Amino acid sequence: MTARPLLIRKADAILTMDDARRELRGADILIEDGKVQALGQGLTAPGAEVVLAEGCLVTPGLVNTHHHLYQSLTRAVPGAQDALLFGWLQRLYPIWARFGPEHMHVSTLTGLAELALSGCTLTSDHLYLYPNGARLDDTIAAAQDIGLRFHATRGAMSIGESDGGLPPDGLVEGEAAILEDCIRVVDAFHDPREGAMLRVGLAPCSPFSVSRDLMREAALLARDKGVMLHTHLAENEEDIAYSLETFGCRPGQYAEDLGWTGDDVWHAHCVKLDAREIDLFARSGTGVAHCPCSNCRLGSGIAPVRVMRDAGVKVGLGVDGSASNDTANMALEARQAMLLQRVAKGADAMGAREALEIATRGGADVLGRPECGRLAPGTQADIAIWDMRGVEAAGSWDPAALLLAGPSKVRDLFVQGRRIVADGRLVTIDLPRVLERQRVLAEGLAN
Ligand SMILES: Nc1nc2[nH]c(O)nc2c(=O)[nH]1
Repeated sequence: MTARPLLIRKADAILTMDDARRELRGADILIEDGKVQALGQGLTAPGAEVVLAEGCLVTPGLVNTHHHLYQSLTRAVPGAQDALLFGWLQRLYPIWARFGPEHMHVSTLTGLAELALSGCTLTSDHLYLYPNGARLDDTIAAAQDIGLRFHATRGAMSIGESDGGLPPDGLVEGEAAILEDCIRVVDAFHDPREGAMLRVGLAPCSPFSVSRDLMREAALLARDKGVMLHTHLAENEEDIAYSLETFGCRPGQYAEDLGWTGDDVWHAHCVKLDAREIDLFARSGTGVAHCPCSNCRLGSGIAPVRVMRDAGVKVGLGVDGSASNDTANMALEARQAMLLQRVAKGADAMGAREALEIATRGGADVLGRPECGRLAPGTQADIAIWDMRGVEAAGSWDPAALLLAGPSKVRDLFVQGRRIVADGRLVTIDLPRVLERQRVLAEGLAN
C-alpha cells in the first residue's frame, strides 16, 4: 500500500476500461491506500508523490489468466520446437522431472519479471508438477519478492502412461496426496478479500493427465473452500480425439458432467469449442483463457474468440508457459489476439481497444477480480504507463497505437499503488542476479 498519496499527472491519454470505457486526455490519476481515488484534469494532492506522464498512455495493468511460469527454464528446447501438443509434452516431461524447489523459484521470478516489464500487474500461474520436493510455495515466494498480484493454482497430474495417460509414471502424484496438498495451500495462502495480493485455485492439469474422480473431487473441494477452478480444455484436435475415445464425449460435456462449469471456473485454450460448448460457457458464466501465441506455436489453431465474445463468454488473455510461446509479453499477446481474429474473420473482426479490454478487465473478470483491470474511483491502483514518444509509436495518431504499433514494454508499473517498474527497470528485485542464476540452472538442465 502507498504511504503517501501518488499523483500521476498529465497523461496524454488514459484508457480507463471502466464501465463506460471512458478515455481521458491530458488527465491525472490520484492514488491513495493502494486504490484509485480520482481521475480527471488538474487534480491536486498536497504532499503527494508526483509522477509525470506527459507523452504517455496510461492503462490498467494487464491481467494474465494462464501461465506455467516454471517453463521459462525450457524455452526453445530442440525437439520441442516444431511439435504438436502431445509430442511437445512428451519431449519436455523428462526435463521438467529434474526440477526442484530452486528451479521453481528462479524460473518464476524470471517469468514474473518479464510479465511486469510488459505491463502485467496480475497473473495466474498453473503449476502442475512437483518433482524433487518442489512446492507451490516456491512460486508464491517469488511473486511476493517481485510484488505482482498473484493467483497461484495448485495443478496436478495423476494418470501416468501405464494407466493410459500422457505423462511418465514418475511425474504423477497420488490423488489423496494431491487433495491433501490442495487443502494445505488454500488454508495457508488463499486470501478471499477484495484487493487481495494472493489467491489460490485448484487446477488438475488436463483430461489426458488426471482422472475423472480427481476432477470431481477437486470441484467439490474448491466449492467447499470458496476458491476457483482452472484446467486445460479443448486445446487441439488430439485433445478432442482423446476425449471422444476415452470418455465418449466432447470436452464441454466432460466439464459439465464433472462440475467444471460456472463463474468460478476458467479453462485455458478452448481452441476447439463448438457452438454448443460456447453456448454452455456463456450460460454458465464459465471463463476462457485465450492463449493466441501458444496456440500458433503448437499449431493448435485459432480459438473462436469473436464468436465467444459475441455469445457473451468471459474471455481473458494468457501468455501460456514459456516452453510454448516462448515469450511472455502481455502487450504482444494482446496484439496477437487482435491479429488472429482478423486472420480468421476479416480486418474489422477485432480492434485494438477490444483486444486491450480482453487483456485488462476481461482477464480480471475471468479471475473473479472486478476491482482490477479497470481504472475508476475505488478500483485497485494497478497501473501501466507506456511512453509513446519512442521509435515504436512515433507518428501515431491514436492510443490504439499501443497494440497496432508499440511500445511492448512499460515505462512504469504500479501494483496496489506500489511502483514495481520505474523508467523501464524492475525496482523490487535484482534482475541481473536472477538472470545469471536462471542461466546456470538452464545450462544444468541442458547438459
Ligand atoms: N499449452 C499447454 N498445454 C498443456 N496441456 C497440458 O497437459 N500441459 C500443458 C502445457 O504445459 N501447456
